[in-house]
Amino acid sequence: MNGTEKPFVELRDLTVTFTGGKSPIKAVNGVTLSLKRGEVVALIGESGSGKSVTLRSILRLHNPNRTQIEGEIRVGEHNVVQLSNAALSSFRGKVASMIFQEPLLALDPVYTVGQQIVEAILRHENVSLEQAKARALSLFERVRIPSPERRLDAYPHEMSGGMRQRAMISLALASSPELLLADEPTTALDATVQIQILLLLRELQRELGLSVIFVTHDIGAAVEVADRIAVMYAGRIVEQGTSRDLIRSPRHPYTRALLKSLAHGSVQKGSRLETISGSPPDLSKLPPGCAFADRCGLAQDACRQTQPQIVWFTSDHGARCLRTEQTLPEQVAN
Ligand SMILES: Nc1ncnc2c1ncn2[C@@H]1O[C@H](COP(=O)(O)OP(=O)(O)OP(=O)(O)O)[C@@H](O)[C@H]1O
Repeated sequence: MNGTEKPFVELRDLTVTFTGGKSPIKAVNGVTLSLKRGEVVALIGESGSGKSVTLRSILRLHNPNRTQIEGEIRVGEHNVVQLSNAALSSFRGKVASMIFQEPLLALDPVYTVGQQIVEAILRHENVSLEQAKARALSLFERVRIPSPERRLDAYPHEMSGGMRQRAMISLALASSPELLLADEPTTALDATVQIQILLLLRELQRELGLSVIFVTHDIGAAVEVADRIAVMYAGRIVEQGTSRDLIRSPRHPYTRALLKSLAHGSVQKGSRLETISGSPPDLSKLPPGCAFADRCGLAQDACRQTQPQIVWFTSDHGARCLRTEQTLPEQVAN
């Protein structure tokens, strides 16, 4: 991360282990990531790489009886891992809130969207019912829901997918959070609606000065919306950097494989990650060395024995790989 400004969000050596099954699953394994206030970071990587688990852990959404969280999560002054339940419920919504791929999971089917937004405002702010209703209306206007007054009285199932997503964004913004977490916010939508929602998110982020971490399979969207990209593999961030550095000079063999697997090698909106030959390791039996070694054309014995430390190429572009001398930008094949 550039500069000396104190990070607004800091994940330090974050490890999330699910302990409810036969053997513990290390879904997130030593993630370190910082965001400045107002910065947008995209998490990308194949399915199962730990993107959603990382995001959810920032709101401590995992079942505490079956999940062990180690390391640090700091958002502003809040030490999230240590928050009491009471402090956590005010942290959620007031400091950080989340939008999901499927708004129907976040919205309650038995209340109108307006009631839910008003309720969220009243939970966090000391305002009258009338003031909360006025605020709900202005949120609907802000996310450009047509006929906002009428739509506040609609139930979630009465709205189209795109409108529902806008309503969920209003709900997430109801208590003016500083950090927005978005888990594949456009995946379930039609292509044209996806673009509208992405543009809306970017606009809201700029207007409100929000910090945003979003998970996506759409590299085009990541490049369009994010200042920085972090690539996850088997629960680790294997490469991070500005969107431009990541796309122009990927240094981790996994990032290079991901980008190569894109249709026609071009990065456009809608470019999705395709599969790379081989499969990721079993998260309950992680190898001692680099988890990508078995799928990597550059791997040597040392890669299988040692967990690579991060190598920084610039102040904010780094990769966890022992073989980065082999991936200098001029050697990246297109
Ligand atoms: N509650 C849970 N209990 C046990 N394992 C879990 C739980 N939640 C997630 N996992 C496992 O953790 C791993 C990482 O999951 P995660 O959802 O973070 O992946 P992801 O990178 O977001 O993938 P996708 O892109 O498919 O959403 C997966 O192997 C998943 O099966």
